[in-house]
Amino acid sequence: CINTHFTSSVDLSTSLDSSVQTRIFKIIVIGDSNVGKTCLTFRFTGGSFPEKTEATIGVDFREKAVEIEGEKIKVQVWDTAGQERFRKSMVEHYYRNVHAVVFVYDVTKMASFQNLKTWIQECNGHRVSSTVPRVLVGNKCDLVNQIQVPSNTALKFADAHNMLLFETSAKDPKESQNVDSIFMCLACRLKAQKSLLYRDVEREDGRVRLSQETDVNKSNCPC
Ligand SMILES: Nc1nc2c(ncn2[C@@H]2O[C@H](COP(=O)(O)OP(=O)(O)OP(=O)(O)O)[C@@H](O)[C@H]2O)c(=O)[nH]1
Ligand SMILES: [Mg+2]
Repeated sequence: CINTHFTSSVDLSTSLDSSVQTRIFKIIVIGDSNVGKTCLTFRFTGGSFPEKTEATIGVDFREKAVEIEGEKIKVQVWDTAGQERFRKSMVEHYYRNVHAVVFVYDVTKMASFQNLKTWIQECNGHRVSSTVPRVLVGNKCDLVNQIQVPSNTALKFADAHNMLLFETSAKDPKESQNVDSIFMCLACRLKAQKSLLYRDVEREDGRVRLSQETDVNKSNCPC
């Protein structure tokens, strides 16, 4: 499990549904066009592989309600466009108040791995805090005979950028748990991190009382 301690607090006030007190975690999925961002997000939120996809224009929102240690959380996945012409007007919105970032490359396309540098630069250029967790996902592992990006190369890159690496396939049903664990792992990390702010929220005299910091190592992180 991840032993990192997250000590900084991030303002989640815009992400708390005040009527039902459900926290919303905004996770953006970034990477070249055609790497499978739409298929991965669909697999996580809808549980299946879409028969046919078209290039994403702007952004598609997908949500999934999950429960972590008894708390209901909404994971809001932002499936972004990889094609420059379909994303340029949206980029500011992608990164605004983002809670976690998933960088995706295609294991059968070296260029999509090499371009990760540019995607990371874009992310850094939008003042995304270093406390915002980031993970790396190599997709299309079902195409075993076409793999161009060796696992150890990807692992080195992930280590150098302080990211966890997941190699998986949105297409292969046997990998669906692995796809889920990408997002659940991030949700668990965020829950532990944001517990600084909204864990055990209690209303007292119309005011919200916040509990003390909890130990991230006590969470039931699945990864
Ligand atoms: N074999 C295989 N094909 C996949 C996998 N994931 C996606 N694909 C295929 O890759 C193509 C692109 O998938 P998308 O999910 O639309 O790609 P995208 O990253 O969302 O692309 P943009 O929206 O243009 O940024 C489609 O033809 C998918 O069927 C996978 O895990 N294995
Ligand atoms: Mg797409």
